[in-house]
Amino acid sequence: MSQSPVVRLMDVSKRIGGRTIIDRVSLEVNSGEVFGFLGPNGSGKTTTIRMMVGLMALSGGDIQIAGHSIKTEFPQAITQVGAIVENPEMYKFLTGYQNLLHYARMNPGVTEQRIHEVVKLVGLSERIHDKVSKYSLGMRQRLGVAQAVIHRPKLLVLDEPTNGLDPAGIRELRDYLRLLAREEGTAVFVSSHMLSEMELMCDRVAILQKGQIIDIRSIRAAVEETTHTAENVLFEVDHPDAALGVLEGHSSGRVEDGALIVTADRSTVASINRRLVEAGINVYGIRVKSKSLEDQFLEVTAGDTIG
Ligand SMILES: Nc1ncnc2c1ncn2[C@@H]1O[C@H](COP(=O)(O)OP(=O)(O)OP(=O)(O)O)[C@@H](O)[C@H]1O
Repeated sequence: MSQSPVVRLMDVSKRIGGRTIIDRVSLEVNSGEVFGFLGPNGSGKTTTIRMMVGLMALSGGDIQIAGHSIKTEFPQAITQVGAIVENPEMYKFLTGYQNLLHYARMNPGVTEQRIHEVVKLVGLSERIHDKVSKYSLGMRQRLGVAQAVIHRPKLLVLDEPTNGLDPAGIRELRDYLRLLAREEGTAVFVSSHMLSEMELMCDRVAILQKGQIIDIRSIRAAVEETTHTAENVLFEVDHPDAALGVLEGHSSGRVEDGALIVTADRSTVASINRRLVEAGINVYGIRVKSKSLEDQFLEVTAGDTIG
């Protein structure tokens, strides 16, 4: 089934003070897709996003949202966008529900039923009547996303949504963004400078470097396929060196950036986990590292700051 993309960037450029910050960026995101925008700090992610959500004018090219040009049909284009670019504004002394109710009143056509729907989607039902001041960062973000999608935009844009979240928070974010994409057909556009997070969250990623797209590729299918063959698997543990010792003679591994990386297939992952736990090592997370994409990202961004 062919469908037209929800958002289409066509040769988008931005020049500031004679300097080209964004250089002919083209990409498309489809309905129901979680799309990652990956690049080191300063590569131009925020600038691109600011143009997508109408906070900054384009120097060249065009952006279409649901078929409407952001340059010539701004109102039609922008009503199809929900976004969290800076920290979402919330009344901390009100409950999550009261915040959404207040926001809904400013959006004609948003019913109380819709509020309940978005609260459920972001998994905030149990805490929605608590004051926002009692919320964790992850919960505030859920509320921000609920607010951003309350008017059923076709496109949701989030700038570095994983910043400040712990691994559990990142997993939850991934789960509800995927749910939103699946249930409502929203096209979700997420920026990050962390490849490992993008791998878990997205269907496709674009890699940005110095204002140019270097590569766009599918990842989710690749990651899911590789869980059945030997892959690099990352174990988040409290004592990686001790964990490596525990596995000696059983599996080959290494310690990288404070995590244990083991080459293992799906069934061995379970037994490695058991072995670590039995040895008194705390395991906080296990995930497949997609080697080729990681290598490629490091290669193309070599010399840049990666976060
Ligand atoms: N208003 C501006 N005037 C001049 N230069 C700017 C302006 N906004 C951004 N830049 C420059 O454009 C480049 C891209 O910045 P941008 O914030 O888009 O990158 P980023 O990928 O989002 O990085 P980060 O993750 O650090 O925010 C940087 O070199 C930045 O210094």
